[in-house]
Parts: sequence; structure tokens; C-alpha cells
Amino acid sequence: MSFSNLVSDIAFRDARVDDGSSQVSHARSHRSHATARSYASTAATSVSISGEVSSQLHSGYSHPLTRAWQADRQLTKDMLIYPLFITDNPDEETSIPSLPNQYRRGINRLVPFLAPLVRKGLRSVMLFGVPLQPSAKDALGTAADDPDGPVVQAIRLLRSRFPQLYITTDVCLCEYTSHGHCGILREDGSLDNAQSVDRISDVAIAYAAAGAHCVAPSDMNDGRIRAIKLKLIEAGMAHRVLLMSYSAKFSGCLYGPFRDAAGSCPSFGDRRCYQLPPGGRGLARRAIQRDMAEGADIIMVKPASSYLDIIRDAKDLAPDLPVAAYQVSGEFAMIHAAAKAGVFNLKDMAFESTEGILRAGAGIVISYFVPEFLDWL
Ligand SMILES: NCc1[nH]cc(CCC(=O)O)c1CC(=O)O
Ligand SMILES: [Zn+2]
Ligand SMILES: [Zn+2]
Repeated sequence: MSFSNLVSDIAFRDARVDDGSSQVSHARSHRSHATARSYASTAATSVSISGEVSSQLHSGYSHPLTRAWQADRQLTKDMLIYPLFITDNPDEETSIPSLPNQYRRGINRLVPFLAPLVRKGLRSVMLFGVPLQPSAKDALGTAADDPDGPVVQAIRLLRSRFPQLYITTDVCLCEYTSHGHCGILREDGSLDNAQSVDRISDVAIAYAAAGAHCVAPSDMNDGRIRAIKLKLIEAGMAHRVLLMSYSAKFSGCLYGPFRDAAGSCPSFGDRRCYQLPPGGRGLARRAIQRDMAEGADIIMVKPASSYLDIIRDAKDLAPDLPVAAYQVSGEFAMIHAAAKAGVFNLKDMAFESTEGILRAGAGIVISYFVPEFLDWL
């Protein structure tokens, strides 16, 4: 067998051990087959080949394993946080039409739902409270830290039933305020920053005291990271409670399904005076640096796929902190809708979008795809 034949034979065998999962990787193997032939014949004539050698890239990713080696980091189950919507109606289990496969669940539905996921390797959930009784909402978001409310109850329940599960809690008022804004309002309808920070830090402390491992304020009031950190220190919980900041949270179109799920749409106006403007890269960088200085343990960027440059900025500005990215409800719903329309395969796109998020610099991904990833990984 000539050298040239041997090389092609190896290339061909590699093509056969290839996962064969897509036309593209099959076509790639054929290309590397052809390349191996021409490289071999060049070598045989002992011409200077340095230029041609450095032009060869296919050799580095002709096999599923070597393709995996090309990524700085690969998605693992440890990186995933799954958002859960918990209502104040204990037996509720209601699907959310704009958020495929996701449900609002009452406290009695949580353990049966989560047990199989925990068995499959679920490591962390993020809790969102959804009060359904209209009486539960007021101007101060009083229900947010109600000791009998769904979030505090869920923290206690999940800590006792799933001791290994890491409990993160979104901290905000918009699900609990009558006006649906993420804080306490002045008479003119603008956020009263000082009052809001005081209230939101109290809510964070209540979740931490109930046993949350992590509190994650999503309200975007200025100074809330410092306020929460100081109260955690004062309460003797700073050593055990992680503070994850939604540092770079942008306003825009992508939270619609979430607001359907959580009933947290503002009753007037919008969130553009506190969530960041989509073009505001400088503001995002300042918010990230500010939150690091105020004591954040993890920096989060949200949404994810339209803000990959911000994720990279976060990793560059905070190289010593984990960076999280929230693939939000609108991103998830878009991927589902496009898959349904035949644009692509759902699983392939779920992986591709997540690879982009990891490549940008995130090491933690909050995603509604988590139950599926537990099967796919
Ligand atoms: N402040 C509450 C909050 N926390 C997380 C999300 C969005 C999550 C998603 O869309 O999946 C929101 C909605 C909003 O700010 O309007
Ligand atoms: Zn909010
Ligand atoms: Zn909020």
C-alpha cells in the first residue's frame, strides 16, 4: 500500500467512526480525505511544503473528539441553572403558552417534578415567585418576603428534600408590586432608588435566612449589591450566601414570555429607566465594575445571545469571578418557534447557542433548556 493510499485509508476510517449525525460533518470528512491525498503527493515529490502545511486546518478537527478539543470549554451539567416559577396556589400546574414546556407550579408539585431531574444530574435551580391572588400585590411588594409565600416555602422544602441541590433566588419586586415595576415608586412614577434598595435588600436577607445558597437581585436599582452585602455581613450570613448580580441586564423585547409566566408586566410605562439600553456597552462595563467593587461574587449578563460582546467584556473586566449568562425567555421561545418552522433542529440549535455563550466567556448558563440538556449531555 502506498503512503498516499494509507493516508486516504486512515482518513476514510475516521470518516466512518465519525458520529455521522449531520451531512456537514460527513462532507467535512470527504474534504479531509481529498486533502490527505494531495498533501501526500506533495510530500512524495519532496518540494518545500511549509506554505501548504500551514494552510491545513481540517486535520485539526476531522474527528468528533478533536472537534471537541477545539473548544476552550464544553458544556457540563454543573454549569446549568434551571429557572422555576412557583405560585401561591399549592396544587397549581399550568403551562405557559409563550414559553414552551415550562409551567407555573405550586409548592406541592415541586418535589415530584424535580426528583427525576435531580437524578439526572440537575445541580441548581433559580426560584421566581408568582403570586396569583390579586390581593397579594401592593405598592411595596409586601408578599415578596412573606414567610408563608411560595419562594420562602420552596427554599425550605427544596433544601430539606434535595440536600445537594444549589438554590438560587431571583430577588425583585416586580412580581409582587401592584404596578409591576422593580422597586418602590415616587409619586411621579419613577423609582425611589433608596427605598427600593432598602426593601430589596430586606427581601434578599429573608431568602438567605430561609436557606437560599445564592441571592440574585434583578431589579437594577443602583447600589443594591453593596446594600445586600452589608446586610448579609450584619446578619452573619455573608460567609455562606453567594451574591450574584444581574449586572448587565438590558431592556428590550426578550422578556415577554417571562412576564406572561410571572405576571410581572408593568401596568404603565416600561423598564427603560433602570434596565440598560441595548446599545449601552459603556454602561454595561461601568455596571459590571461597580458591582464587582460593591461585593458581587458572580457577574451576570442578560439576555445572552444578542449580548455576546458584553459577556466577553464581563470576562475581561472580571477575570477572577465566574460570569453567568441568562438565556432568557424570549431567546428560548425564538429557538422553539424557529425549530417548529423547520429553520433548524431544536437540539442542534440549543447546543450551538450555548456554545456561543460559553465561547464568549460565560461559565454558568441559566436556561429553560436545562431539563433537555440533562438528557442530551
Ligand atoms: N426583574 C424580574 C426578572 N428577572 C428575570 C427576568 C427575565 C427572565 C426571562 O425573560 O427569562 C425578569 C423580567 C424583567 O426584568 O422584566
Ligand atoms: Zn423585576
Ligand atoms: Zn427586577
